[in-house]
Amino acid sequence: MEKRLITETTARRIVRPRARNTYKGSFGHVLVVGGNDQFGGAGIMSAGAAVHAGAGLVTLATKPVNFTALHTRYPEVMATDYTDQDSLAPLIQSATVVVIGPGLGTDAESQTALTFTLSHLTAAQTVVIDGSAITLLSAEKTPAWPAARIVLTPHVVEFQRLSRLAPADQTPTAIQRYVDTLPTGTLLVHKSDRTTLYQAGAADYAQNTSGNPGMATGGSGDTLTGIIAAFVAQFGWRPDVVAAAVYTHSAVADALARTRYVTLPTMVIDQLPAFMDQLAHHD
Ligand SMILES: NC(=O)C1=CN([C@@H]2O[C@H](COP(=O)(O)OP(=O)(O)OC[C@H]3O[C@@H](n4cnc5c(N)ncnc54)[C@H](O)[C@@H]3O)[C@@H](O)[C@H]2O)[C@@H](O)CC1
Ligand SMILES: Nc1ncnc2c1ncn2[C@@H]1O[C@H](COP(=O)(O)OP(=O)(O)O)[C@@H](O)[C@H]1O
Ligand SMILES: [Mg+2]
Repeated sequence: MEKRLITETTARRIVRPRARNTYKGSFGHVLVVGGNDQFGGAGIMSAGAAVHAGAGLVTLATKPVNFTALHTRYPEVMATDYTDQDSLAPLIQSATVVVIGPGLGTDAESQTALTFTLSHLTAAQTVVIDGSAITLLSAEKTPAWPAARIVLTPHVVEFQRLSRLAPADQTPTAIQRYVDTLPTGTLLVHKSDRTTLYQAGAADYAQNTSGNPGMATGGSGDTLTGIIAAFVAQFGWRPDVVAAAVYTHSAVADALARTRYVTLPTMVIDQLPAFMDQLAHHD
């Protein structure tokens, strides 16, 4: 299989200066469904990353126990309860991009929220499926893939659950063979120390060139989902847009790692606006 590289040039082509005659509606609405009683931070980090990466509007559907923490940390984010289906349905309908899974958990309530959300999506929308949502879908004999455009973001062990491929067997050829069984056009971000990006039906794959071990902290992947969602919400559905998001997430961490031993997810979130300004305005 032919390998391409995801580089700063990839990101610079996507993150361009904003037009003057724009408003919040110009940059999409991201809905994050995640954060149960135990993993509230995952939903908060995903939603916070979406705001900092430029989504026009962001809502987090989470357990109410997380509302105060969310609004204290990121007051830009709106909140709803994912167990309240009457409130959730119109938010799914109006979302440009839905993220589902960060900190969602795998209990009955999480399963209900997942099934409800995926079944309400339509073809013009994008869904980023991560974390617990991947684990839940892996337990289904034939996962009910939604009608939307799909981005899957498994780490090595989540990908093992999904594909039944042991980590040592997760070669580019084997990963592509699995991805080709998914709905046409589906993107798969295979997360590791050198993250790779695949598309169902494609002849090549792309490898990220940014990232460092300082990112090995819980929440790094949750943060990536919000960045991918915000990029697709603003810049459109294209493999290169997702590639640019993957690059940006890790490149921000690389910049921080020059002076920091660990590059915490919340540090990466804080630096996103400055890094995107560099991409858009400074050669
Ligand atoms: N602050 C929070 O609220 C956090 C919530 N989280 C959520 O917790 C839920 C469970 O996710 P987890 O990923 O922790 O648990 P999983 O049960 O999905 O992960 C299983 C194992 O995979 C291993 N693994 C991950 N990447 C690997 C790699 N590249 N090579 C080898 N092994 C690897 C992990 O060490 C872990 O032991 C998800 O919904 C996730 O979003 C986590 O993101 C951690 C932070
Ligand atoms: N050693 C490393 N080098 C480069 N990137 C890393 C490293 N460790 C983790 N990452 C990145 O951090 C993220 C971890 O995602 P994930 O395991 O889903 O975390 P979480 O679920 O805790 O948020 C991925 O984007 C991965 O590529
Ligand atoms: Mg994860």
